[in-house]
Amino acid sequence: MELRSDQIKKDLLDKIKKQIEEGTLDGTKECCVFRFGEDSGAKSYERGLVKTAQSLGIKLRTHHYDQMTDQILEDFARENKDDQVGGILLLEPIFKEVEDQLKRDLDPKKDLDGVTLYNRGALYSGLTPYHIPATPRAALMLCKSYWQDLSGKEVVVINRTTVVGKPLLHLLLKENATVTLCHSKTKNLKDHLKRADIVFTATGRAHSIQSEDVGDHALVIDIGLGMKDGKLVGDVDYQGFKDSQVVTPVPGGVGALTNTLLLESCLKKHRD
Ligand SMILES: Nc1nc2c(c(=O)[nH]1)N[C@@H](CN(C=O)c1ccc(C(=O)N[C@@H](CCC(=O)O)C(=O)O)cc1)CN2
Repeated sequence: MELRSDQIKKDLLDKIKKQIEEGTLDGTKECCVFRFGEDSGAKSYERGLVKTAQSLGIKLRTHHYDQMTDQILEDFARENKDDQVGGILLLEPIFKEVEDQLKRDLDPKKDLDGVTLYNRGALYSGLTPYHIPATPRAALMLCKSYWQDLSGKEVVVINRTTVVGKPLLHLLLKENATVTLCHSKTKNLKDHLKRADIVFTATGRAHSIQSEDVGDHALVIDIGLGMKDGKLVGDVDYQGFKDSQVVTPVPGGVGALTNTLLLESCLKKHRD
């Protein structure tokens, strides 16, 4: 069975519009996106943000750099202190020469993807961050639209990055799930997958997970983005999946919710 995010996204968009009207979200704030190089996942994220921002009437400022330049730090410093900017997204991958400085200098209140030490530290310590990374939040929201109660569920996450795997681990622990975090050096990945109730996968290896790799009643949340035959596809090869197995599509799954949640975060009002 395919678990799409269309209806959840529509409901979320309606909720955001209503909150802008009521003034609980600040619809005048602008969202600023920095993209470095030509990563296909980052480009897809930016395309999704452009479309969703348009439908919400939110202004998006996009900065793109095809190579390292001092202009990056200049643009960043300006946007970081501009009161009109509600938040900044630094799309991964970020040029190594500036990554540390950008993440260190970013105002935690504008840190839409929760990459600053303040926001990460708060999430990992069970405190309240200003922002939590949008991709794991979207993945969890889609998962909970199918399985509300995750308490005691066996969950496997394949990804250990700071924007997906690590924050997802903490969000799942808060839901009382039993979590196994897998990665490229994990031995016997298929044994872990077989016994999981829920799998979150974000390896970027196109169509690398097949029906027979997971249990007959597994829920598979596909966060992966890879290229196959010139097209962007997920980690899961949907062909051959059984009716009893639930899989989220790419596109039309986690990504569509990710960009909407990120824009919602940008309009948040923060107390000083
Ligand atoms: N700072 C970050 N950078 C990047 C992240 C991230 O989570 N934080 N992730 C990847 C890309 N990514 C998620 O893993 C992602 C890709 C696409 C979308 C999206 O909005 N998809 C839409 C639009 C599709 C299209 O038109 O191509 C959809 O699926 O409907 C969101 C997140 C890279 N960098």
